[in-house]
Amino acid sequence: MTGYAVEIEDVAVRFRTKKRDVTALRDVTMRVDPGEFVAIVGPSGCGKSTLLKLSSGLLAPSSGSVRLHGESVSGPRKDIGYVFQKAALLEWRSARKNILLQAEMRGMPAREAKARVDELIEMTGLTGFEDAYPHELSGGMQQRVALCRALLHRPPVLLMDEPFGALDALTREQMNVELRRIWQETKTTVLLVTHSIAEAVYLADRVVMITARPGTVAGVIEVNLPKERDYGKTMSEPEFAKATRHIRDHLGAAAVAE
Ligand SMILES: Nc1ncnc2c1ncn2[C@@H]1O[C@H](COP(=O)(O)OP(=O)(O)OP(=O)(O)O)[C@@H](O)[C@H]1O
Repeated sequence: MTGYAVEIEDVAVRFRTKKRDVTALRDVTMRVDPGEFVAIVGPSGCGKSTLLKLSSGLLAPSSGSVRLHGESVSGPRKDIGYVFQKAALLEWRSARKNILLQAEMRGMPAREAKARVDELIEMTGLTGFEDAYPHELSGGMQQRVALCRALLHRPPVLLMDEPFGALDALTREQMNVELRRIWQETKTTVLLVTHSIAEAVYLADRVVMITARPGTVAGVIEVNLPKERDYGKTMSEPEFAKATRHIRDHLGAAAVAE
């Protein structure tokens, strides 16, 4: 047993299709402490989503090992939450009922599920929109619903794959602030894949930089910003500028979009 929430050890992932063989990841070792917020940045196609799929057990490594809370990952895990770029809500179900889907799939007792949904709706600022249908919600609100659905079962690990990539810049900033607050409230471990260096540095304790394919860890930086991060103030902190410059220098300016 180890004390890590997520442990990826010397992992390689190769995809073999009829047309080509692709080495998506090689020699990847990464350890995440319980309750830590880790962002993963790197150029398109470097294997960021593949890293999340490995952590969730949706994909097995070609070599190496993946452990969650010290336990070897050998198939899809139920003790994780997953948020994608698209909220993927069911159009015919209200916000509340979309969140409850997670409870239905897990056979959670109705009373417990209802209490948890109420708590999450309040936590994510969706109060007043519980009964709205997806087409009545803004993109940011839809992602809040997706976040509630992912957090319903109190997963110790939350995997987020470009969750705010489709939002406009202002909504994205607002969601960054909300996510940091929610993370502090829930104390869950977060692995966030993002193309935005600013988002990675604002949100994370550590940022893992992945090189172009075959993806491997190019470096890891600790973000030495205070736990309480006012968005505007953080952006003008010398440490913020230093961290973003470091990542940009490491990955090459063209590699990651701001
Ligand atoms: N199921 C699959 N079959 C074949 N190749 C795959 C498969 N999944 C991913 N790949 C390949 O593995 C590489 C890494 O893909 P992945 O989606 O992890 O990259 P990414 O860094 O998340 O990309 P992006 O930032 O563009 O979303 C890519 O070259 C991709 O084409």
